[in-house]
Amino acid sequence: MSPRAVSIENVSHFYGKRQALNEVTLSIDPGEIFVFLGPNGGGKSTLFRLLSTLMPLSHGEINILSRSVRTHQHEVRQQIGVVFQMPSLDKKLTVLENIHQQAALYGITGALLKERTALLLDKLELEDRKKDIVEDLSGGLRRRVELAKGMLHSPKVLLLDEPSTGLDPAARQAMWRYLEFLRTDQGVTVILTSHLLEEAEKADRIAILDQGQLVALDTPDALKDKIGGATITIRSRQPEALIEKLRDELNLSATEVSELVRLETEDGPATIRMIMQTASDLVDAITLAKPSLEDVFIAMTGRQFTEEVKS
Ligand SMILES: Nc1ncnc2c1ncn2[C@@H]1O[C@H](COP(=O)(O)OP(=O)(O)OP(=O)(O)O)[C@@H](O)[C@H]1O
Repeated sequence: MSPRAVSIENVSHFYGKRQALNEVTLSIDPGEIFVFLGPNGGGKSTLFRLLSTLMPLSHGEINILSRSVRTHQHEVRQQIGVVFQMPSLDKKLTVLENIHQQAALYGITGALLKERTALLLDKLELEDRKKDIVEDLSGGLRRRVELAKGMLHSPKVLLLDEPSTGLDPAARQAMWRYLEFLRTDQGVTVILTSHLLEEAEKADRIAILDQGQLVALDTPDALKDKIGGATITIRSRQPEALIEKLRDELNLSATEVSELVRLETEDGPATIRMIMQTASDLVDAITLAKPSLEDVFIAMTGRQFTEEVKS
């Protein structure tokens, strides 16, 4: 069996008396795109800092490619690429100069530097911008330069903290294309934190962190399947009359949410047939949707994903 890319065992973290992580245990396989998803304050950044060896581990154990972040910090750093939330680029230098600065830190020179730089500029679609000063670049291009820096030493594990923050949809797509290339073509394990539900949908697996606890861990589809059932949403010009009719004639309990009539059901198609046979005069449009990751979060925590947590 190939070793885990990352194993996290019983990891807790305290800032003074405040507990930011509570006994988190999970492992990540080589070549996975893995997302730590959570609302603000969930503990994602704390775990990211521990994984990237930015902060010392005090409780539990973390191994990256079989090396402990506690005892083999230097070796771990050689194996990981890190893209932080805070920009790390020198804005007054060009794209190429920033990359060369990073190369000097890792002792990458000569033909190897040339070869790696050419591949990164090509894959990150930065070739025609390599002589531009970083401060003249858009947020999306800057993030790509950060990625080039993070991947320059060809790490086997790439860690990214909230990489989509501040990017427009096109820039996000470009970044995801590159992450998928790294996973598929280079076998890199890609681990990112995110508070965006739609981004987590793209992951191979998701760990949901809430108030420092690991509350769910699986593929996006498996997480949604565990909730089961489906949601029917109906647009109606007479929502109140429709809700009454569904209750009185079909014994269905529906509610009005944002001017739409919604109900949860175990068997979507059968329920839709019943509704259309009985109340089609009150239905303008009807849709059936599987549970979303938001529904998963609500089921696991009893709260909306966006709800503030008092700390
Ligand atoms: N340097 C710090 N000192 C004290 N408490 C902290 C510190 N950093 C984080 N915390 C607290 O630890 C908990 C987890 O925070 P963390 O930043 O890890 O969460 P997060 O999921 O990354 O949230 P966000 O998306 O808002 O960054 C929160 O209650 C937070 O207030």
